[in-house]
Amino acid sequence: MSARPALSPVPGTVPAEAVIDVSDLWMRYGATEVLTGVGFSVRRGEVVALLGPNGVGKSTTIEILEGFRVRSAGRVAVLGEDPERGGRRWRSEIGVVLQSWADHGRWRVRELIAHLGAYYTPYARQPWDPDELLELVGLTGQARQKLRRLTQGQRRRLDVAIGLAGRPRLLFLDEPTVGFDPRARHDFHGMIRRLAETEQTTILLATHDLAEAERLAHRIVLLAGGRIIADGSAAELARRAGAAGEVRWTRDGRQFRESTPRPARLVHRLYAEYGADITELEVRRATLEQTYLTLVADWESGGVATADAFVARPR
Ligand SMILES: Nc1ncnc2c1ncn2[C@@H]1O[C@H](COP(=O)(O)OP(=O)(O)OP(=O)(O)O)[C@@H](O)[C@H]1O
Repeated sequence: MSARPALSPVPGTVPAEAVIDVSDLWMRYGATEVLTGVGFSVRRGEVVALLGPNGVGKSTTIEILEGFRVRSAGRVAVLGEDPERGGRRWRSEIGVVLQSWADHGRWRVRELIAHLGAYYTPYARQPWDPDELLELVGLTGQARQKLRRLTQGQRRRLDVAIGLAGRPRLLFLDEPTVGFDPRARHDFHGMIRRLAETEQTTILLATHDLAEAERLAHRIVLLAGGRIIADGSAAELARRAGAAGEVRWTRDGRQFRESTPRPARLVHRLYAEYGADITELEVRRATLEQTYLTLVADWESGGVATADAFVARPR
């Protein structure tokens, strides 16, 4: 079977001003090839979710973009620079949320934010006022609290505040809401949206939480078998993957439901057949979870190995 091309970005959504631009990225750990020709880009103000099965190389990709890891081959530009050569000014424009500061329990919230913010003062375009930053992440009420007294959700918001301390143009989030309760997750998502909308912060988010990706991301980039196999909005990928939506209806007091990749066609048929006998009708688009499972299964059945024949070997 021949390799299929990756589902590419929706026309018109391709970055005009690419904050991240990656092409033909390769990464090997010893004899293990993890990334074998990854390419994608991210535009200013976009929130992009990087998805893929465990161990596929999401963190590796993000760490290469952050300049924490040296790639084996390929071209990478982040804010116009190669991360391997990015200097202190370049670093000051990037926010990283990886580890938790939870172990530094004796610091007080505002004190820590003000302290870390000072590191960026020589570089930051317009440093955050600590109180303004705490308000943005919803920690105003905890400003004078010691870190060890924060809840898990509050600690993670503090991690984000720390990532934002230098008012970065680009923020990397690696699995930001693991272990959050629904309320903390909801609040966190609101904060990320505000950042993208009001600050035009570009955000690259690696997550396994598909509902989170669907809620937050303008675009989904799906990594499998060392390559990007899909890149587009959740709705666009669902349509192109032919992932099933669901139609529910009630007729003669009985409830029905049917999964179909073409809900409009089913609705048309139902009305043609039963007309006014249909009393309730609901159409649900395929969830990102269904789309993801369809794409990954489809890719696996297509044979990942064949894709390599279409990718230039690394230098
Ligand atoms: N320093 C390292 N040395 C050797 N192998 C590594 C190293 N770091 C990561 N790997 C391997 O590279 C592969 C990709 O790991 P990575 O952490 O990037 O994946 P991931 O998609 O983020 O995984 P997860 O979803 O489980 O967090 C894995 O097989 C991992 O074991």
